Amino acid sequence: MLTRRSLGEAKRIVVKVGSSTLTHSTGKLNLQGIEKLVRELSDLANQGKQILLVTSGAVAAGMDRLGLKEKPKTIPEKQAAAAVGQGILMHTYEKLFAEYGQVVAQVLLTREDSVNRSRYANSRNTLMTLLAMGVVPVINENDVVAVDELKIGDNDTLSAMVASIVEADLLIILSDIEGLYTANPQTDPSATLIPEVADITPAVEALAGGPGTDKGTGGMRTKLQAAKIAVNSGVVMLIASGARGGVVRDILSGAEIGTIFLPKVNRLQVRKRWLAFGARIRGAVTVDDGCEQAILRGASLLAAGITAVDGGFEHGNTIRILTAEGREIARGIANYNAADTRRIMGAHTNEIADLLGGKPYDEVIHRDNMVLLV
Ligand SMILES: Nc1ncnc2c1ncn2[C@@H]1O[C@H](COP(=O)(O)OP(=O)(O)O)[C@@H](O)[C@H]1O
Ligand SMILES: N[C@@H](CCC(=O)OP(=O)(O)O)C(=O)O
Repeated sequence: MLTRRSLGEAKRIVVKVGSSTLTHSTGKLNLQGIEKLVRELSDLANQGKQILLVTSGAVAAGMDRLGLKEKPKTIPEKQAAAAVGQGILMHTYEKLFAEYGQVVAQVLLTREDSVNRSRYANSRNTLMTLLAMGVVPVINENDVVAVDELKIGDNDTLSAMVASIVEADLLIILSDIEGLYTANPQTDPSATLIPEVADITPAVEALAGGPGTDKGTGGMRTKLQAAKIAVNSGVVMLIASGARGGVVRDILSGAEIGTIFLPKVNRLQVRKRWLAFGARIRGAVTVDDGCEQAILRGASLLAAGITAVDGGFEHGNTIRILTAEGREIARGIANYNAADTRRIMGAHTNEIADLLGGKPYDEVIHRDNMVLLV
């Protein structure tokens, strides 16, 4: 697992930049700041890193273009501002990234894209394909269509969801502040920076206040929500100041800046989550009652308990495990293809070699590659 000193090894990095960093106090875009960030990210992409940028600022840019002095109060006004501003944002990024030889793609997401299984898989596939093509996805919430119940609501959370969807190594949240402080420094000048958070306890959460300006959306509260998603997805998260030149490069060189949140789970657990919600299902096996009980207790799936095989899956595909009544209790990665599973179903493990002329695996699905759905 990555530590502060080994952050340079991070290959897939999500960088989130907030409205407060992207705009001046006048409400206009901070073009120099944006250009510096784009240059830095482009350089990382040139080094072979996969970069995803989650950017706020649509509402702020739209407000400026529409001459609105105050943040819109109604949802349709906010959406109208975002619709105007998103185009401005994208135009700016597209132009700047192109100058540094990078191709960008606009990706607008809503809550549905992370909770609905097929949309989740779809967003993942699109993002992964873009990354494989060397494209920098420039991501924002789809503010224009997202009504309240479909809304993620803040880009801190969105960035953590994206980091989780693409299984990023690192999420960097750039804000107008150096990191998490012992209290909101805007109101408490004695507050000090917390360099590392190993556990997001209620006491840590109590330190976080709301946004410092009316431009920001969630302040530190949503950043801690994001940190929870990240650390539970095996992603290291760092909050740092976007105003600091070369901040991403410095973070990757292990410099002691910002607040780092260390992940709690390893890749294996993350993969299990993936199995549950991300993977494409290629087939199913039905198991007998004894096998069902064993699986529910956390055992691997053995050939002996299988009573039927459905589909034409290959070794390495994700398949469902069904009870005799057809209820799905788990899914996992098959060690044998469908034809071989049919040959060995009902057989004891020590009979597999005779039936197949070899026994590469004891289990049809190892418990490490299985996730229970009940
Ligand atoms: N404990 C805390 N430590 C640091 N900042 C805090 C804390 N509590 C509240 N804040 C506020 O959170 C702000 C950053 O969040 P926000 O305004 O939403 O910016 P962004 O646009 O980057 O998301 C800081 O400027 C600060 O005023
Ligand atoms: N999606 C919105 C930003 C939402 C948001 O979380 O803003 P911020 O707190 O500045 O990161 C926009 O583009 O205006």
